[in-house]
Formats: sequence, structure tokens, C-alpha cells
Amino acid sequence: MTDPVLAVHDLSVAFGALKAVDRVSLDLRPGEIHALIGPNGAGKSTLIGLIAGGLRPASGRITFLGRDITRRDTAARARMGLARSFQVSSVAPDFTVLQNVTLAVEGAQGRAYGFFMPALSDRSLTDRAAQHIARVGLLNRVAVPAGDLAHGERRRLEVAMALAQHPKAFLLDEPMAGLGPDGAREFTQILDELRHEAPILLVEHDMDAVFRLADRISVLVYGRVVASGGVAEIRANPEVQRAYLGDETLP
Ligand SMILES: Nc1ncnc2c1ncn2[C@@H]1O[C@H](COP(=O)(O)OP(=O)(O)OP(=O)(O)O)[C@@H](O)[C@H]1O
Repeated sequence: MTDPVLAVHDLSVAFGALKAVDRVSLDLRPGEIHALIGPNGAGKSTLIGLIAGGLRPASGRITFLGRDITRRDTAARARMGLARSFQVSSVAPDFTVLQNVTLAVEGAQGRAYGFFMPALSDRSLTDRAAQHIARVGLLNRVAVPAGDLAHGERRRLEVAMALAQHPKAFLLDEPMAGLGPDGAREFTQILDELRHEAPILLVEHDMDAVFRLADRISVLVYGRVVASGGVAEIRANPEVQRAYLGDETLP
């Protein structure tokens, strides 16, 4: 079997007496979407925070690209190619789609942000930016200021900017939130293609999207992985059905 890109081993963290993540082990393999589902408060976002580096585990280990990153900070993990959600805050609303992605391309080359103006007329950078924009289907919106984009378009811009960073794995925490049914369907298509760029650990409440996209699903309940497997296996799992009763019903 191919080596996982990302793996957590026996990871735990507690908030006071609450074991938010309790001895979790899971991995992410090349090309796959591994969905993390579970009722509200199960520990999904906490687990993503531990992997991204914003939170420190009490015990356990995280490996990324074969290296132990447990003690590396968020910035070091990001530099290695661990992309958490999309860097919403880095979108400049007054800049156009093309300008935003060009700056992301330039930033990924490690050039100082303060010298960005020449970048906007640097053909090699704008050409590369246009390729990322094409991947997310926004070429017809290149000249539009980011602040004028519809919600779903903005999410696609964020993907294009993430692509500029050459990510090696994506950690996506509820990327469909607020998109509406049509937006969610379109974005599902984009994520489906994005997995070939880098595998995705996906936290998502939209079960239609999860069942359509996931190669594997892990179910978290009270901080513990209670089931992990393929889509059909997870749908049929009685423990999973039970965990969702009264909270969310599996479609
Ligand atoms: N910083 C914190 N301090 C104290 N408790 C916290 C903190 N962050 C999360 N928790 C608690 O840890 C548990 C797990 O929360 P988490 O947000 O990870 O769940 P989740 O599965 O992502 O939920 P949701 O699906 O609602 O986003 C919850 O009981 C939550 O209240």
C-alpha cells in the first residue's frame, strides 16, 4: 500500500475534564478524500486544529510527508504544504480575482509581499495565476474585484489561491457551509478534481457531498473514532446510525 501523506497516531487532547479528541488514529493517502463526520461537538474541528498546529496534543503523534511534525508550529506545517481550509483572510477585496491569485503565486515563491505591485505586471506570474483560475472555472471573472464576487465564487477564488501554494494535503473544515444546494453541488465538483492535486481531509455536515466525494469515512463520536471505512460500509454501520439519531439522519 502507498505510504500515507498524513497520519495521526493515538492523538488526544482534553479541555478540562472533556476529552475532545481521544486516542484518534487515522491517515490520508495520496489522491483520496477522507471524510470526517460525527455529531455536533464530536471533536472534528479540534482534530483539524491539532493537525494544522493551532492546538497542541496532550499525547500522540502527527506525521506529514514521512516527517514527525507534532512539535512544528502552524507556519512550518503550512510551509511544508499542509493547507488548512482556505486562507479567507488573505483575500484582498479591492483587488481583482487575477490580482489576488497573482499575489498568491508570488507569495508562494517566498517574495516579500510589500513588493507586490511589480508582480501584477509580471507575465510569468499572471500566466500561472490564470492557470489556477481556470482550474476553478473563474476565468470569466478575472477582472472582477474579489469583494464583488458571489459567495460561491469567492470560495472558488480561495481554492485558486490555495492551489498557488502547491499544497501537499488539504484540511477542509466545512467548505460547503453557506453555499446553498446549487453552490454545494458545484463545489463538490471542484473538490472532486482537487483531490488529484492533493488529498483532502474533509470535515463536512453536507452528507450528500460526503457520500458523493469520500473514498473513506471516519466517524467521530465523543472524541473517538467509532467507525472507519468505505462509504457503503459506513452507511450500513449500526453504530453510526445510532450516533446520528436525534442529531443528523444519514440520507
Ligand atoms: N477551546 C475550547 N475550550 C473548551 N472546550 C472546547 C474548546 N474547543 C472545543 N471545545 C469542546 O470540545 C468538544 C469538541 O468540539 P469541536 O468543535 O471539535 O466539535 P465538532 O465535532 O467540530 O463540532 P461541530 O460539528 O458542531 O463543529 C465540544 O464539546 C466543544 O464544546
